[in-house]
Amino acid sequence: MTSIDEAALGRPATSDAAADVLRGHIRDIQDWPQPGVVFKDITPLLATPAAFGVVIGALVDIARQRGATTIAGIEARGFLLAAPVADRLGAGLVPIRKQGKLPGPVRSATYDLEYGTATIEIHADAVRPDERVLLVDDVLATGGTAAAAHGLLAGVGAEVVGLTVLMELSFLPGRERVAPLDVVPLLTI
Ligand SMILES: O=P(O)(O)OC[C@H]1O[C@H](OP(=O)(O)OP(=O)(O)O)[C@H](O)[C@@H]1O
Ligand SMILES: Nc1ncnc2[nH]cnc12
Repeated sequence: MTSIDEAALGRPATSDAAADVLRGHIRDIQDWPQPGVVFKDITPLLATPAAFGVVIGALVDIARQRGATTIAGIEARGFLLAAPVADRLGAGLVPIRKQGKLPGPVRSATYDLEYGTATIEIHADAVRPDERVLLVDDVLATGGTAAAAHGLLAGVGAEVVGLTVLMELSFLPGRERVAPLDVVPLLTI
């Protein structure tokens, strides 16, 4: 059921259904890919069409609420979410890829994440200034990935209207790291 506070914040009713769905379709893998990490595996969600549809619908609601005209997804798991959201919304999709995959002129950012270091890239001409871009990913953990992606989008002139994720790991400082970006998780752990 939607709480009064969530309604006041303008969160969609579907996000509660999505949170329930996520609780039932995310698998914890202990100590992967390294000791001490509890990996949040979304493959059970992807394998269950009805559940996946509820979650994509909730992300589309969030995109509509924020007036997003463009969806940006972060390779690789972010692509699995960003593409169906963009399709349902009728919005363009901007891929933010791991280093060395985009063919045109790129901007790059290197960052630390919960279990390593990575470099991501965006095409320098990926967005026009009038586009309102919603960043989509599966997990917000330390925030390194999202902060780097936000920086890349801002650097190519995008107006970034928020970050939506399936799961925010609230015991890690992701939200602080991406501030002042508006973070909308479907589920907070
Ligand atoms: O908040 P952070 O600590 O930065 O972690 C979150 C990121 O980690 C995962 O990506 P990963 O780099 O493992 O890549 P994948 O999507 O290719 O599995 C996840 O999909 C997020 O993008
Ligand atoms: N604990 C975790 N589970 C899944 N993806 C992640 N990305 C960063 N931390 C993660």
